[in-house]
Amino acid sequence: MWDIIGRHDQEMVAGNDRPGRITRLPGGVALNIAMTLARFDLKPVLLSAVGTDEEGNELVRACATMGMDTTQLYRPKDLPTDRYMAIEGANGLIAAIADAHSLEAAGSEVLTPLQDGTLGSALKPYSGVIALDGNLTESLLTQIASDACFKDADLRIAPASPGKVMRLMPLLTHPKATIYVNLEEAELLTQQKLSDAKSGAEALAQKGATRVLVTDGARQAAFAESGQIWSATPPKVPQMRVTGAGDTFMAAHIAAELAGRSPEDALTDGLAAAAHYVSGL
Ligand SMILES: Nc1ncnc2c1ncn2[C@@H]1O[C@H](COP(=O)(O)OP(=O)(O)O)[C@@H](O)[C@H]1O
Ligand SMILES: O=c1[nH]cc([C@@H]2O[C@H](COP(=O)(O)O)[C@@H](O)[C@H]2O)c(=O)[nH]1
Repeated sequence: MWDIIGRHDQEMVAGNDRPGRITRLPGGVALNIAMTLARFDLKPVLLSAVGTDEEGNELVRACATMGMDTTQLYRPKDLPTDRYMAIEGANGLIAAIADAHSLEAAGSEVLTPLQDGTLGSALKPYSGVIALDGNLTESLLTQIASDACFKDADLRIAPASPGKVMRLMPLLTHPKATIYVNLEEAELLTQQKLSDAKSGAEALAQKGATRVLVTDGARQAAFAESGQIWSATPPKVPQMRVTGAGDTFMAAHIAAELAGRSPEDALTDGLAAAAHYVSGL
């Protein structure tokens, strides 16, 4: 999807009408992750629905230019390319709307390359990393949880937004899943008030999550796996942009783990990359 972001450099509240900059850039959680992975010299294969409209063609060209494999995208003829629109002030995100209706309408079509033998199949399941986001419908995520085509994959899962976090429930206890959430999303998933990321990671592990990472903006983040817990605080930076920080963290953490970094080093690498992103440098 395209992200359309309006930014004003002072504090804002709902109802304000202010001068600022409006930019359009490739977005959506899965694509944000893919863009960061590409910056780490990986070549992600994109699986999604992109319209055949001009906006869709431009998006596909932009992704190919960034070094991503766009050949497996599902291009429905009758659906528009999805969009996300956000307003940011100096005090962070004011409000946003995600219109992912085309992806929702495409349903399981986007997964075909993992089922028809192109990337994998039930007999020869794909065994690499798959980054999934909560823009997929709950029924599709439920299908993935029990689909033989996904049983060997290293599943990395993010909610897309607090409003979509409950869609992850079918995959929460999947033995091959790593869940990436912020503190607010951890509270929604565990249905409890959490004081910090560490208690969030512990609470999610208690609920049966195999591997879980909880971030909390500028505050300490935590990683829980097999009864162990690691925590670290991101470097202090000026907050110049917020949209996409969690996705940058997730991608940098995946890249660090793929490079064989230890749990504490991968956590620190992810936090540093996300803080750098937030600083706008
Ligand atoms: N103000 C900040 N200062 C430094 N790092 C930040 C700041 N905000 C976010 N980050 C970095 O981005 C990561 C994810 O941010 P967070 O706000 O928890 O996620 P999300 O974008 O999903 O809401 C943090 O763990 C941290 O590394
Ligand atoms: O329902 C959704 N909300 C938000 C996003 C994406 O998440 C990013 C913003 O998230 P955050 O504010 O957590 O950084 C944007 O790139 C936007 O496209 C998405 O894919 N789906």
